Amino acid sequence: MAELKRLSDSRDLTRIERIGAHSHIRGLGLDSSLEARDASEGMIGQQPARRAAGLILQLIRQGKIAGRAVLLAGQPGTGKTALAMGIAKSLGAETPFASVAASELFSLNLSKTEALTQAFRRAIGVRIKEEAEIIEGEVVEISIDRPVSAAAAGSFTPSGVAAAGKTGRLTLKTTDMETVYELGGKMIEALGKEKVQSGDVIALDKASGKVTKLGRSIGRSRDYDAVGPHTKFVKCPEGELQKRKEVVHCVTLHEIDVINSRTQGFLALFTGDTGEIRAEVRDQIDTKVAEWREEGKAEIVPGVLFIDEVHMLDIECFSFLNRALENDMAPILVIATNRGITSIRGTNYRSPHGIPPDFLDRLLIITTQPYTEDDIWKILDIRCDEEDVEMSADAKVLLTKIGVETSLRYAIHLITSAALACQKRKGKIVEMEDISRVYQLFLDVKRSTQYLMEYQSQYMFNEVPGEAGGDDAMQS
Ligand SMILES: Nc1ncnc2c1ncn2[C@@H]1O[C@H](COP(=O)(O)OP(=O)(O)OP(=O)(O)O)[C@@H](O)[C@H]1O
Repeated sequence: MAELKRLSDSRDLTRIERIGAHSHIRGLGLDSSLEARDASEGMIGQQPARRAAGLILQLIRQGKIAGRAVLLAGQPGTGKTALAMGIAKSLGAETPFASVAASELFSLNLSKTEALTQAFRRAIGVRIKEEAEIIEGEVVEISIDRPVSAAAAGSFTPSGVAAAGKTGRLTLKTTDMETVYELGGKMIEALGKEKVQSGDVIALDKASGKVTKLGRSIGRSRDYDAVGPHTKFVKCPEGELQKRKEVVHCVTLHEIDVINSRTQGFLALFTGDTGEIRAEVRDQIDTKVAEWREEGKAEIVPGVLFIDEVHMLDIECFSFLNRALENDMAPILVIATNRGITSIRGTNYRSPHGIPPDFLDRLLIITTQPYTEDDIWKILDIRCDEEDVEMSADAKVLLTKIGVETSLRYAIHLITSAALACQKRKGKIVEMEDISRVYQLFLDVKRSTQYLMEYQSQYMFNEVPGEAGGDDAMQS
């Protein structure tokens, strides 16, 4: 039951993510010569930074900069996280991408170096290759016999009969051939578990008997039987039914750690509650993976670890990062900050971005620039589409002006609230009046600060000398 619950939780999360802050970003929006298109894959403007990120992406794909680090530096709301997202989306499913906010490392009930180690290992992939004998084809028919008497069962495998007393036949085809396979009880059970039916394209692993549903055959896509929104359509396989195939499993080192950590068990992968993993477990795993690499059974895929708000890391974390990047399996580290010259956490020293100079020296630095009015208009336009909000041209111009005067983030937030205001007055299209209304209802940072300056004597802990309001309030 617990597992089932988790599954439905994760489905809800994907739905929430659909309209998350960066859900409109689908890549870096570059052309084949790595030039940044004006508006593409949800990315607007910020060309020099996108070009630089594209170059990094190229190096990541060629496996050339394992163990390097990139710093995205720029004012708040200039698209640093959006750029990191763009890199992640362009990497493809096989390259692991792990993301943490530096402040999270201090709020977990793990030591910060353990949390960092786990983050690093989540960003290191292992491709494990295996040769397997498989049967792959489109299901033409499955027929299950009624339980048979022992005498009639003579022609079937005795173990199959013994397993569940059931026998049957499975007809599979490719574009070139069709074969009928005799089924024993275990196979029938495995097919039933996967809910295999005619029209499905399946793969059967001959050694383990594992059944994998690859999708519905395109040829059957017009069948009347209902298909869910997640149904994947695939071609009917070609050639021989029986093939030798290289099967590749991609996992991260962290997943291998958790599965092998006896105290936690693999379910911790779903809950995220992995606790500390012992150093011996990791050493054993590293040795095993090194063996597999020597034997050509596995490859390491250095992924990307993104650490946002990197100024929140302290001096110990930076020294850990310095060392971790020396490891030959190290991922590419992308860090981001919006701080200028500030003190390094845990010391009295000040440094650019709050990053120690020796660590800063090993970074490739990409800076992001503030957006022009035109860029802000385009980003707001994309966000309206993303949030399914229809907005009049005038209202968009007004919202853009607000974005220029306040911040891009504030303007993005107003989209949803203006849509609600519009709904409330039973309108279909968000107009200027809706924008004005929510602008009055919700303060931006500038107005909120101004308000505080005027009324600070009435707040707790105010810092106006000679005012006793704060203390009084505390005592009462
Ligand atoms: N170039 C861009 N194209 C499209 N959307 C963008 C772009 N830049 C920023 N955005 C969007 O604007 C919002 C704010 O940007 P983002 O969170 O990336 O800023 P940031 O630089 O990481 O800010 P902070 O320093 O406060 O963390 C996000 O919703 C982001 O997706």
